[in-house]
Amino acid sequence: MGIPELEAPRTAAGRAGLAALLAAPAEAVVALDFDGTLAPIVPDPEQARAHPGAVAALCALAPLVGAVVVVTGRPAELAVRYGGFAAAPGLEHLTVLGQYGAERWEARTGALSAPEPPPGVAAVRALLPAALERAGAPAGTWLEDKGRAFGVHTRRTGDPQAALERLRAPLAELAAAHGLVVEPGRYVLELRPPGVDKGAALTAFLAEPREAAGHTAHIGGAVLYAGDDLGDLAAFAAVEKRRADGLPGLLVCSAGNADSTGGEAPVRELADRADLVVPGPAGVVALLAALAGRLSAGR
Ligand SMILES: O=P(O)(O)OC[C@H]1O[C@H](O[C@H]2O[C@H](CO)[C@@H](O)[C@H](O)[C@H]2O)[C@H](O)[C@@H](O)[C@@H]1O
Repeated sequence: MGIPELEAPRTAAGRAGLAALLAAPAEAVVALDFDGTLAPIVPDPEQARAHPGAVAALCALAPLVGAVVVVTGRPAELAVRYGGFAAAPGLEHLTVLGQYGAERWEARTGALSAPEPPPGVAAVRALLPAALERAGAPAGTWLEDKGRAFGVHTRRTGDPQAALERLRAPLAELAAAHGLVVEPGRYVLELRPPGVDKGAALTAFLAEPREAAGHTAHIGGAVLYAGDDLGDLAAFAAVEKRRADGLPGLLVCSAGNADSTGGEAPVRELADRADLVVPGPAGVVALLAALAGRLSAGR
């Protein structure tokens, strides 16, 4: 079988990022969001699973690059489970940064670090059901308790966008009263502690010393980041900042789903800022596989 085609990024910065990744893969980091990027969007968040080709593509690529990291709004343990990332040959050095960087799982040790949530989380947990009722949350609204944050999902209501708008202000008020913030996502309002985002998580990860070719080094090579949602904008900004500092990067937008809920418009700002827009998780998997093919052919 031939090497899958690698689509050229539409921007000069993206082309430079891709070229740097291919030229010095051992210095590169591949960072990926989970839902909507590695896992197709589905109506029930508990049924989300990695695209059938995702683990194989990651297993092929991970040994060829400096590091692979999943940066997700999910609890890290859930992303590992839904992703099928544990004990996958090739993913022995995978890191999963969960809850926007508050949690961390390392494949190498199987260790999970998940610090205690701030006290406001318990207060919001107690008050959220009544607040949703008072706000007139429509049938189908689903509350996801992530331990240190909450997702209020409207995808399964009759009019998901209208439900989101109806709940936005009352939830912001409740969150603020207990030291949390509300961040919107794809038909979800997340109530979570402030001060964590995917940009800070990615930047901190990239600053960590890691073993490269027998010596300890910081990542000075290319960073590929792929995401699909508003929460990924902070990671895009982190890569853009590195680029402004002269370090190469490639921004990928996973746009839409090819399956069940299909046809959802991409998050405009993410698509506009991306160097490469690919058709959902299937497109991300094809990109990862193409990168792995190119890199292993060049060895
Ligand atoms: O950072 P991510 O890995 O993209 O996680 C963001 C949130 O994703 C999940 O919700 C989204 O995916 C669901 C399953 O496809 C979908 O039903 C929902 O509409 C989306 O918003 C997850 O439930 C959240 O906890 C994550 O923070």
